[in-house]
Amino acid sequence: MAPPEVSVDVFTNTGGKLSTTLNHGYSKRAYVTFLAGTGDYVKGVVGLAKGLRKVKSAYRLVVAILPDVPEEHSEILRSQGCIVHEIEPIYPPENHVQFAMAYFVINYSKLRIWNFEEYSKMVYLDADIQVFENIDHLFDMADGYFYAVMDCFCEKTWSHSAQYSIGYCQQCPEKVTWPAEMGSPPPLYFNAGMFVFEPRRLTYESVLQTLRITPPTPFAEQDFLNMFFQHKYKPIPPIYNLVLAMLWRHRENIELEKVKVVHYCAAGSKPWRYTGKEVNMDREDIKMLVAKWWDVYNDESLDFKAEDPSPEGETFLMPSIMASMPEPEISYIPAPSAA
Ligand SMILES: O=c1ccn([C@@H]2O[C@H](COP(=O)(O)OP(=O)(O)O[C@H]3O[C@H](CO)[C@H](O)[C@H](O)[C@H]3O)[C@@H](O)[C@H]2O)c(=O)[nH]1
Ligand SMILES: O[C@H]1[C@H](O)[C@@H](O)[C@H](O)[C@@H](O)[C@H]1O
Ligand SMILES: [Mn+2]
Repeated sequence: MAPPEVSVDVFTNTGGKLSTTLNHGYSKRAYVTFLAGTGDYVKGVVGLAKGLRKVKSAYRLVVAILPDVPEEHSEILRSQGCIVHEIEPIYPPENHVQFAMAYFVINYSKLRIWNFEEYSKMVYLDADIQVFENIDHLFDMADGYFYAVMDCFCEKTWSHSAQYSIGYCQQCPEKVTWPAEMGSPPPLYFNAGMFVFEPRRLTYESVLQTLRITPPTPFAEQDFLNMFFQHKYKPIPPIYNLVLAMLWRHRENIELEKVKVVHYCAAGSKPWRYTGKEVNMDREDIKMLVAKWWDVYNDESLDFKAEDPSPEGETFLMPSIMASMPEPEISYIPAPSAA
């Protein structure tokens, strides 16, 4: 399961990819997000693209879109300087699991990003994430690991779990200790809204093959990635993915003024749908973070302009050379629609 090391000879049959690597003298990097459906998550992606521009990130934002994203939305994203890359959906094996949120089933499709092997390293960010400070240095971390921020188990979305039922959270493991009769405590578990990874064909194939024999579980691809990368996982500090519930569950673990990346994942916190009515949503810190998201989203000076100095590698990222490796022949039993 180790992400295999791929040397430059992998590229030798594809002129475009080889020149990409050689021309830059170092391997290619990009941010990547995921967009599905006709709904309003496109606003999240626009906000994210503008946020990355505001912090002067040197790297582009690739958007992996499912075929159900309307062309107008893709157009908006391109006009915001994103590289739009259509992917095919991935369906998990059939199973009657109840997902923590019904729509989580679509997130298995996110696993296609391991096939974006024209990039040697990528930082994945959910569309409901905003970047308030430059995090380009994350690309410089040692290869061969999967980096992400540890999750919290205290919210109702976790009510299906043993952790939740005994009140155990890895954020404060000494508060309610893991009972000895339940065996060893569960391995560290990351939130999959933000992670640093290396796209590789062999990893991608292994991911798909493993998924074929892995029944779906409540947190969908997040649970799957936690299992698949269990031994490669390296936790990074919560400033790289502030899961909002941390503010009322583990305030002592958070230095809010140092937070660089905010993940609007708590129920009712998506800024573009925010009403302030849901539980915890009337907190001052939440109001402030939602307002900060809107400041970026509404800032016209952050709209992409063709004359903007292009982040690294732009000329090598034309769709014609974005062609990824052909999909391995694996057929899945489509899951029942969870929507
Ligand atoms: O209609 C939708 C729903 C989701 N998404 C995409 O899927 C991502 C994940 O959905 P949410 O952000 O709403 O989910 P959460 O952050 O609450 O969920 C968490 O658990 C999920 C389990 O599937 C994923 O792992 C996700 O990355 C992780 O942060 C979105 O950001 C967005 O990029 C869409 O494009 N359209
Ligand atoms: O990824 C999920 C999701 O983001 C939920 O909103 C949050 O409550 C969870 O802790 C998490 O695991
Ligand atoms: Mn999210």
